[in-house]
Amino acid sequence: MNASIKLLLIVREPVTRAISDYTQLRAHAATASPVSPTPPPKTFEQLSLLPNGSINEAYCPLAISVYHNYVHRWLEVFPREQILIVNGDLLIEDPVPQLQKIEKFLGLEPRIGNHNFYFNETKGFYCLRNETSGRCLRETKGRRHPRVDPIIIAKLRKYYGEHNQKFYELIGEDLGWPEE
Ligand SMILES: Nc1ncnc2c1ncn2[C@@H]1O[C@H](COP(=O)(O)OS(=O)(=O)O)[C@@H](OP(=O)(O)O)[C@H]1O
Repeated sequence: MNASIKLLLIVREPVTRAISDYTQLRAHAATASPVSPTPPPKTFEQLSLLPNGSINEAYCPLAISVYHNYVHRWLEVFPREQILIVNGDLLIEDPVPQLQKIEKFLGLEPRIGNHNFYFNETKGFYCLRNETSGRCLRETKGRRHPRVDPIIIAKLRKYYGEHNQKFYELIGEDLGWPEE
């Protein structure tokens, strides 16, 4: 594969990513539904568990968080050095260091600094700052997540534990995601 190709893989803690995905699908369903009033949406908990209480591995938001399933195939094509793994949770909390890593990986002149961002209290996220104004990402980015039963969160984290280890082995890096 062309050695000049560089890939960025942004990953979040798998359970948070699944809830984010669920929140996005639910928002899309609410606007697309031809039925009015829309029937009450199924909860994340209902969709994540099968009637026998086991994890619904076929539920897309859960399946997509099993990162090693995808990464092992990409690594058959691209050498590890051509892929930068970006910690999406750190990107949200403190974007500048993550963006500086990306600049370096892409071989760009270092230009990004703290002066480019400010924390927007209303949005609850960092937003871009330029000489005259600021610009946040659209309202479809940074939606409020529903409260999820902590028992289900713990169950899912346990489920992802083994998958995360496989992912860490593939990328040669431990992202330290909680396993309970
Ligand atoms: N600065 C800033 N402002 C707003 N949102 C931010 C920011 N940085 C990262 N994020 C996170 O980006 C998440 C949405 O990105 P996605 O890649 O999932 O979007 S998409 O699926 O391609 O539409 C989105 O996920 P949710 O919080 O679940 O909405 C955000 O947490």
